Amino acid sequence: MKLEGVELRRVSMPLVSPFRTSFGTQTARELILLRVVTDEGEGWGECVAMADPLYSSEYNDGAADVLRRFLVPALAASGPLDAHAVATVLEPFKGHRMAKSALEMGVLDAELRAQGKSFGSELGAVHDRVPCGVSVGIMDSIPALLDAVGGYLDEGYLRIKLKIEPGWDVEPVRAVRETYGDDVLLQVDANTAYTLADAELLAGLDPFDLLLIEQPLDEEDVLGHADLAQLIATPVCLDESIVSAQSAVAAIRLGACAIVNIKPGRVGGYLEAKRIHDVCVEAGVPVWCGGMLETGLGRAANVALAALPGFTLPGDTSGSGRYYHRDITTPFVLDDGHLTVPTGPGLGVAPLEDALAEVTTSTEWLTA
Ligand SMILES: O=C(O)CCC(=O)N[C@@H](C(=O)O)c1ccccc1
Repeated sequence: MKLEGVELRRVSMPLVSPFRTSFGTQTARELILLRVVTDEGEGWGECVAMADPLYSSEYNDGAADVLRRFLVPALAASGPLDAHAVATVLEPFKGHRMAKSALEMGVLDAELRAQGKSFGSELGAVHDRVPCGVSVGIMDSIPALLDAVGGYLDEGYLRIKLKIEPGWDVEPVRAVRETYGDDVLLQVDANTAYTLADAELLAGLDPFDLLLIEQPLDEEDVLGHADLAQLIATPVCLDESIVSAQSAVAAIRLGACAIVNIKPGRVGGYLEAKRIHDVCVEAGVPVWCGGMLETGLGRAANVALAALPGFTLPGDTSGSGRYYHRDITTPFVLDDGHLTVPTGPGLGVAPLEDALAEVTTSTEWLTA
């Protein structure tokens, strides 16, 4: 397979409601899509970086620049395309895992479409549908939170994740537990908003039988998470800290996490995500699929990944309608709390031209 070029497309999709986390509030999702064009067909990649470097160090303009000046030229110069070799080709360029992930995803999609093979079968999916959780942002009031959670439970979501930050943690959790009962699968995500000095406060979450507390401390504070895990009963889950299979093995060995949130964009791609799944299964560590407000393209790939055997906890694989009035693909719609794993070649979905045109803010052709 020969690379002919890559279309770099910037899109901006309004969110159905503001999404507030400990690092800011989003009202639209701006992201980069890549259309990888080869002599045997094309594939789609999605870069999960945000407009600003607030979740991690990557951001859209930086990702566009590194793709334009370094990653696509290196791939073009590397000879025949092989999705399983993309990470090695791009290794000399440090970091930029979300940009690399998007490019590898596009090559993998093109390759699998040409082979008539689905993402799920390539990655090792063992389920044909996956249980879905939903991420609930920080709200203006407890009543507003309870309304939102009630709505998601009515939609059939099987797990609720509450964003927390100092000043919005124990009380919201208590209110959800008291209102919706002990059987609701409930977890919290701090996005690095706390420090080890908050251990006693975070232990205040222990009575609420949470599935996990996600990334309470700084991305680089792996030892702090190991210390915290000795001071609280709620299992610690890492997100931002896990950037590769190697870092997953280290964090697990240090006792820094009992559970891992796997986000393909954060770790450099779906192939590395599978490698992280495999080392976690080896270590007996449950994993679940995180989300970055992906369009239906990334959502299709995430649902396929979430169908691997080690993904034993519901992921942030919500329906398209959680974030978007109109997705750029046929929307993912919850069915009995589950999403069906696409079975078509490659991603199994493709952008709807009119929907894509509606949200496109620019396109740029990077010739090979
Ligand atoms: O369902 C989704 O796609 C979003 C799930 C979610 O909460 N993502 C969080 C996170 O920190 O995991 C996030 C949101 C926005 C940007 C980055 C990360």
